[in-house]
Parts: sequence; structure tokens; C-alpha cells
Amino acid sequence: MVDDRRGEPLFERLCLIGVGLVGSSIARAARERGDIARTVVAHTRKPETLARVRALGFADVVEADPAEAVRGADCVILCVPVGAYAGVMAAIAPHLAPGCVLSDVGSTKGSVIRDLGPLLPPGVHLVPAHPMAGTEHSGPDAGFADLFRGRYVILTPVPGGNAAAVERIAELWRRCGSMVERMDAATHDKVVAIVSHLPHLIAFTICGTADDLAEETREAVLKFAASGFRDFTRIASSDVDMWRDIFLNNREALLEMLARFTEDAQALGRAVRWGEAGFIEDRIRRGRRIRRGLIERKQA
Ligand SMILES: NC(=O)C1=CN([C@@H]2O[C@H](COP(=O)(O)OP(=O)(O)OC[C@H]3O[C@@H](n4cnc5c(N)ncnc54)[C@H](O)[C@@H]3O)[C@@H](O)[C@H]2O)C=CC1
Ligand SMILES: O=C(O)C(=O)Cc1ccc(O)cc1
Repeated sequence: MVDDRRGEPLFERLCLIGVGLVGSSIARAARERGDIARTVVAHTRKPETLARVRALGFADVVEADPAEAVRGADCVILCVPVGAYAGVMAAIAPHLAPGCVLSDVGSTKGSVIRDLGPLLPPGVHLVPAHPMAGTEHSGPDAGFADLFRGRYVILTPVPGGNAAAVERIAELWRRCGSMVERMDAATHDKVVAIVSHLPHLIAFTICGTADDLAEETREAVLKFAASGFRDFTRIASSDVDMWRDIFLNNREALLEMLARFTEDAQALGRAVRWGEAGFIEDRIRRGRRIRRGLIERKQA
């Protein structure tokens, strides 16, 4: 492996609010590289998580009080479910140091700007971010330093925001091995509604539909579950709080994509009912084309 470690850390004191899958992966990447932050502070609420995070040893300081955790930090990253942002921000805002860069990893971006913007103290720079990397697992044990390697991170800078702060967060993600893109929050929310949120909604639904089947059929479904259904169950095993919050905080874009999807699914169902082989073939070919395109892009 190429040793691309650099000298000076990007931040003196990086505080991660929440150290589940994503937060603990940032901490692990920072620890492994050494040039992201001199000190990593982890805030976790629950006593049992606190003990576990201490035992895992990926943070220099583990702090239960959010106000204490952010004290003196020059970078704070929120890594909690997006529905918790307003409460967390109310607790930390008065204690954020002037000049501090406040960022996040939340899966929705319009709601983040809505919930954090009004509480932002003067001199604190907000840089919303979303790593397009994750798994169906959660909690501090689930994280790993390479989670973000080779994956995109989308920044949605706020209009009139601090350009130097945006560049420092971009650099943090590059040091985690990610490719950084910028877009506005509304575009981000539409894109992730189709590539991430709708697929999860479909996975939760299809598992429920299978579970509603009569006992005998349900047993057979589970016994013979081929990879298609198994892939859905992997996605459907994701964290409850996180996905409830994503659905409720990307409501408009998700409902728009769901309406389009429902229309398209009904059109395919109609073709099945009326034996329209050509229409069915077209849809399948389109799926195959999209898959091929994705694979070619990865290889390019
Ligand atoms: N899981 C994934 O694949 C990805 C998740 N995200 C986003 O990252 C954020 C974190 O997700 P994960 O790390 O996967 O979740 P996680 O469930 O692994 O970790 C979240 C942690 O936050 C804690 N927490 C919840 N409310 C809190 C509060 N008020 N104060 C302090 N801690 C609190 C939870 O106890 C948990 O330990 C979410 O906003 C999610 O939308 C972004 C990209 C990928
Ligand atoms: O595990 C999967 O399939 C994912 O889709 C992970 C994921 C979940 C949420 C995000 O905002 C980004 C990535």
C-alpha cells in the first residue's frame, strides 16, 4: 500500500457527536492516518455505549456531556440520526468555539440546514456533508477505517458560507480516501431519494409483504429465498431510528420518487396482465443496461 500520510493534522480537536457506524469509522480513519486530527473526542449518550467506546479505544477522549465534548473543538461532526439534530444542536450551540467548523454526515441535507442554520452561533461555519458509504450494520463495533475509501462524499455548502471551512471538510474526506462532490441540498435530497431512500422503502415493504403471506407460503419463501430476496432482507435489516428519521426528513423528495415508481411498477404489472412481452423485455433490457453502465463506470 502507498504511504500517503502527511505531516500536520488538519484539525487540532475533532469532536464526533455520536460514534456508531459512521462516527466510529471517521474516528478510526483519523487514528489510522494521524493527519486528520491531533485529538479525537467522542460524545456518546448512553452509559453502555460509553464503556464500549472506551474499550474499543478509537477516541482519545470519551465524553457523555455534549457541551463538554465540543468545548475547544475546531471541528464538530454530527453523526447521529437526522431527527436528533435539533436537540443536539440546542445542547451544543452555546459551547461551540468561534471559528469552529460544524459538519455532519446525515443522509438528508435540506432538513439539516433547516434544523441547524437558525441555531448557528456567529463565527461558527456550517458545512453539511453526506458520505455515500455505509452498511446495514450500526453501532460503534460496526465501524472500520476504510469505510469511506473510494466512495463519494457529497458536500452541500450553504449559500454565503465560509469557503475555507468547506475546503477543510473536503480535505478531511479526501484524507479518509473519498472523492468529494458539491451540490445544492435540494438536488442532493432528490438524488438520494431515488438511489438510497426509495430502495430502502421498497426493501422494508417487500419483507413485510412476504411476512404477511399465509404461514405455509411464508415458510417456503424463507426456505427458498434466492439472492434477490436475500439482498432485500440485507437492506431491510438497517437501523430503525436512522431510517425513520431519513423518511420523515426527506418527505417531499421521497414521496415524489415513490409516486413515479408506483406508476412505473403499475405499467409493468399491466403489461404482465395483458401479456405484452415487448414492454416487459424493454424494461428488463433497461435494467441490464443500467447495471452494465454502473460496472463500466467503476472500472473506468
Ligand atoms: N448507516 C449508514 O450506512 C449511513 C448513515 N449515514 C448517516 O449517518 C448518521 C449516523 O448513522 P450511523 O452511524 O449509521 O448510525 P448508528 O446507529 O450506527 O450510530 C448513531 C449513534 O448515535 C447515537 N445517538 C442517537 N441520538 C443521539 C443523541 N441525541 N445524542 C447522542 N447520540 C445519539 C446512537 O445511540 C448511536 O450510537 C445518520 O444521520 C445517518 O443518516 C450516512 C451515510 C451512511
Ligand atoms: O448498505 C447500504 O446498502 C446502504 O445504502 C448504506 C447507506 C445508507 C445510508 C446512506 O445515507 C448512505 C449509504
